[in-house]
Amino acid sequence: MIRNRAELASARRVVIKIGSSLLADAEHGIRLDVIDRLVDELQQLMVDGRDIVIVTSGSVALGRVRLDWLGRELTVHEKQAAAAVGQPQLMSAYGKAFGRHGRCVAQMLLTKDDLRNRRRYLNASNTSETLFSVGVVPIVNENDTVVVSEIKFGDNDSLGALVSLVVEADLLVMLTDVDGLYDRNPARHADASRISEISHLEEKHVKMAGDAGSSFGTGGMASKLIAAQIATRAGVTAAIVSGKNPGALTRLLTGEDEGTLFLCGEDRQTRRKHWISELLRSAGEIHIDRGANRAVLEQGCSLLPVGVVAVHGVFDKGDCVEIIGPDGKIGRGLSNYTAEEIHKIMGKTSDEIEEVLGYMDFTSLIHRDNLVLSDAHQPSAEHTGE
Ligand SMILES: Nc1ncnc2c1ncn2[C@@H]1O[C@H](COP(=O)(O)OP(=O)(O)O)[C@@H](O)[C@H]1O
Ligand SMILES: N[C@@H](CCC(=O)OP(=O)(O)O)C(=O)O
Repeated sequence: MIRNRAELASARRVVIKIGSSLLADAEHGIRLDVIDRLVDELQQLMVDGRDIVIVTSGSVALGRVRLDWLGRELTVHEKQAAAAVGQPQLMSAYGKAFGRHGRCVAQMLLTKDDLRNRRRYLNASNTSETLFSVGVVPIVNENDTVVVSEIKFGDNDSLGALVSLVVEADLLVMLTDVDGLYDRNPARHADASRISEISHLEEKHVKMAGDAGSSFGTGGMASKLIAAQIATRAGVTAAIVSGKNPGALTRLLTGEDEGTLFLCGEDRQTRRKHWISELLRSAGEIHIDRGANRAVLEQGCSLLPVGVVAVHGVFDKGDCVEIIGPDGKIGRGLSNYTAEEIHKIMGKTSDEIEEVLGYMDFTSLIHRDNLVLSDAHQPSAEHTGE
């Protein structure tokens, strides 16, 4: 885990997210000059022994320019069509740029649904490992042509954060058109000043973050802060750095005061818990009594059927459910039993489960390894057992 700027030099696996603001402009379309320059820098980082994954934006922006769909809001289908036009332009540009160094690139198009599915998540992870082992650069984007809002990552900053989990990166760098988070939007306030380091993301930082600066950016600083939070909670250090300043990325990795650095908290979640908290859709609710609430929150225990007072929804074994205590939601986790089974075994002790069901697959309803507490209830390190 990277704890300060000096330790950035030890980052072995880095996810580089490149924003549309850098890759497209209304006049020239794709910025081949920017791609060539960034690729030269990335090539050197790889020669120095690092694995690099690119998460690229720009497909919609480039498609808009190519189709002359500028200056107006696009419909969902127009955005999907624009992405289909822009994506091959991106891959061709990266392919040529890395080709100058004799290096091959690979395209990985993902949707949120892909990463929600544990098997597909692991497939994406194994594919990237295989690509690293042969020196190929995985280039990831959202599969925009097929996604609708409920299966969308939303923006590529969040996709970058999740990819850094999939590939078990040490560092996520978000390259954009500004050299970090400022205390106010620098596009509007000339006297805004850069925040160099954030060890705990707080509400005051969220208030600093405004919208996208260019007509092609989507999430602005707000989505970068959300991504930084996803990454750092899972033990991945994050940074926002300018992709416009030549050499800024390399300087970041040699410990210089570039951009904004987001340091990881001590209470890092396991990657599996991160998958549960960030990606899974909840299929129901399990309501628990005060005793179970205390056992889960204060002693880090698994949730047992004996503490359950109600169950809502229809779900299967292995589905993700919300855990609701007497004072509200305390977390979520993977259920070992179906909703139908829980109706029968709630309030029962472990000894009684087999009597009621005729079998007992698990003593716990949600094992502590599959249980993630909500932010407000994050446990102290000694309770996580990690
Ligand atoms: N507090 C802030 N500090 C820095 N930039 C900010 C801030 N608030 C808003 N922004 C805007 O965020 C923009 C970067 O986000 P965005 O346009 O979405 O970039 P990208 O396409 O690289 O993801 C900057 O150009 C800047 O105008
Ligand atoms: N998948 C989209 C990403 C859009 C997006 O998030 O853009 P940005 O805010 O520039 O990172 C595309 O390629 O256009």
